[in-house]
Amino acid sequence: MIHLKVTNLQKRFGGNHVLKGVNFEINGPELIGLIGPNGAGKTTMTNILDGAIKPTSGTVYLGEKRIDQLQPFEVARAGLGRTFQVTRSFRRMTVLENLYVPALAMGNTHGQAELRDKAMGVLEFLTIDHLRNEYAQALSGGQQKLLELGRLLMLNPDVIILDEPFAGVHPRLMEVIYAYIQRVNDEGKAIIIISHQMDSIFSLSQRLLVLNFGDLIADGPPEDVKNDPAVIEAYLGAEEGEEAPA
Ligand SMILES: Nc1ncnc2c1ncn2[C@@H]1O[C@H](COP(=O)(O)OP(=O)(O)OP(=O)(O)O)[C@@H](O)[C@H]1O
Repeated sequence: MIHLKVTNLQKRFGGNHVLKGVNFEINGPELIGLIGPNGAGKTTMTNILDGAIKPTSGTVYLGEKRIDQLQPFEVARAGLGRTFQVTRSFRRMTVLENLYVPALAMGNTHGQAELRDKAMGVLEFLTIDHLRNEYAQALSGGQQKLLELGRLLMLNPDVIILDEPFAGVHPRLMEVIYAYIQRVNDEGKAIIIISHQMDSIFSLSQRLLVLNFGDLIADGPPEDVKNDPAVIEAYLGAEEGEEAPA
């Protein structure tokens, strides 16, 4: 049973108090949207959860294991994986090689043929199997996003954080990403989706977390959160151009 527990998470960058004591738990294969105006602290929290930066105080447990002091590869091994707002890939490796890297780095215990079969299955699901021998740098932005999602599937983490998975993605690829989210959720994984695209977030999420200036101001079903006065105020007070919950 998946259990992620975030307790009193705080982060300061000098005088900037970016996370002010965030608490939440994930129990089981929940599909969660994490929203909040620009600068609310969403990426900072994700960077702490995946081990890229350390919190000023507070703890994160994945099951029985404390993960907030671990390095990213150790967090990945513990079962939490993420994608990035700006896609990262090994640009001078082929698409197929890009999928092998995380599995090999994590100490792949399967044979080469099995690894290839798994990678090909992932690429077919993501509709980019015809690109398997292309260098990653030749892919479009949307295809690179799919490749990054594919690397996560190879690792099969229990908790997945997707940072802006829909940004700048062609509508056809959007459908693939929706199917991906549904698939990993059906397989019993928990997913946190960070997005400014409210339509997608509201249609996909079973639960919404709202961060505002480092405070978690709402945590509940989307319908309740949408009508929460604190959330409405946070978005009304946000910068012009910021999309508010519809
Ligand atoms: N490495 C850093 N050093 C100093 N300040 C930082 C650093 N990283 C983030 N911040 C500050 O932390 C605050 C929260 O930023 P963060 O990127 O976590 O917000 P966000 O909710 O992800 O925003 P967006 O929706 O625009 O991506 C901002 O004020 C930002 O300037």
